[in-house]
Order: sequence, then structure tokens, then C-alpha cells
Amino acid sequence: MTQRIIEITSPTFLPEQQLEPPVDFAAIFGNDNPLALEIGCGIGDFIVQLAAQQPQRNFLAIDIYNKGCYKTCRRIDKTSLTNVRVMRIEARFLLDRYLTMDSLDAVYINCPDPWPKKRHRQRRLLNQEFLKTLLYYLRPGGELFFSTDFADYAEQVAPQLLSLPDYQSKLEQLPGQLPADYPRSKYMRRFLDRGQPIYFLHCNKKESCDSGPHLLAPVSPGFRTPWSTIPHG
Ligand SMILES: C[S@@+](CC[C@H](N)C(=O)[O-])C[C@H]1O[C@@H](n2cnc3c(N)ncnc32)[C@H](O)[C@@H]1O
Repeated sequence: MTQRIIEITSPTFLPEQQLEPPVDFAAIFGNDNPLALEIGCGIGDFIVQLAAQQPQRNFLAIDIYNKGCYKTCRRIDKTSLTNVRVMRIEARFLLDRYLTMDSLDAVYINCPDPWPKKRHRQRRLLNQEFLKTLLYYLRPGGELFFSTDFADYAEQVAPQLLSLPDYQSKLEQLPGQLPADYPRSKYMRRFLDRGQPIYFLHCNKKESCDSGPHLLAPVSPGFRTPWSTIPHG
């Protein structure tokens, strides 16, 4: 069954076909405030809270889910926030095609699809390769936030992060506790309301990290990267 695509006409929405790489976010936001990215924004409840907490940062919230992007835009449009834009796009494709080295002040990933079955684990978004790739796009000192309701996902990512010398943990222990002022997303709330824990990782790219193409893993169409026509390299 094919799902009906909801047209998104919100001024907050950036249709991919209107963008030329590399995207000039200063022109889009009308200022050169630092840019943070939320990957997998779902229905947008997290980004709305975060963008209100941090008016000095610009935020790009992305999801591959059309209805999620629609709901995120509606939620933003009900506020007076001017520092958020939404794109319907796959994370690795966005990075590869539209963003440049050291361009992100922070990356937020909350409750990504856990792919609990062992044979599906290779579909998880976060892995050693992706963590390395994020180093390329984060500015020196830039932050990575990751929360998950899946102990197994957190336990997979924590040692991968610690084994990459260009990341530095901001927590004494990885995974750690969700800070009180970290906004709660829909999925986080769902698990917290049931009394289940959320595992939290927070680190930054070391100031001394030597950014460069050596950090980039090749991006190829595949699971959840179904583009076909756009050249990239
Ligand atoms: C389990 S939901 C969590 C949503 C939200 N972050 C929350 O915590 O409530 C995961 C979201 O990530 C999106 N997603 C999964 N893989 C993605 C990818 N590679 N690029 C962009 N979005 C992705 C899904 O469409 C889904 O909306």
C-alpha cells in the first residue's frame, strides 16, 4: 500500500528541490548563528522545546517521514520561533550532499529506530562509520547528543564513541543520565512514563581534531538511503 504524501506548504519547510549544495544557512535564517541538526525529529516536540531554550542557535530538523515533517512544521508554526527549519531527507544524504566540513555546532539524535532484531542491527543509524562521519561535519568543540530507550543500542554506541580519539565524553560515565533540562521527545516521554530508563550520551569533538576527508565514509544508496538520481561523491 502506498501512503498518501501530505503536501507541506509551511514557510518553515525547506523542500529539497529548492536547495543548491552547499546550502547557505546564513541566508536562509537571515543570520550567521551556529547551526544544530536534529536527525529523526519525529513529530517535532523535541526541537520546538530546544529551539525555544536556545534562541542563539539555528536548528535544522530532519526526518524521512513525510507526516512527521508535516506535524513538526505545524507545531513550529504555532509558535513564534524563527530559528528552526525542517527538511524531509535522509540523514547521510543530507550530510553528504548539502553540508560542509565543520558546519555543525551540534547534532541531536533521540530514540532512533532501535532495530532490536539481531539480524537487523546493521540498519542502525549510529555505528562507528557514522560517528566518524559526524566528526567531519561537527565544528571543533561541536557536540553530539544521543538518547535511546534501548540499553543495547547505548551499549553498542558508547564504546564506539570512546574508541574514537577525536571525541571527548562530556559525562563521567557513558551511557549516563538524561539531564533535567534536556527536552523530552515523544518517544522519551513514552518510556519515562512507563518507568523505563532513557540512556544518554553526550560528547564533543575535540578542538584538536584534524577534520578532513579521511573522516568520511562513502555514502551509497541502500537501506533508508533510497535516492537514485542525484549524483554525489
Ligand atoms: C523512533 S522515531 C523517534 C522520533 C523522535 N526523535 C522521538 O524521540 O520522539 C525515529 C525517527 O527517525 C526517523 N529516521 C529514521 N532513520 C532516519 C534517517 N536515516 N534519516 C532521517 N530520519 C530518520 C524515522 O522516520 C522516525 O521518525
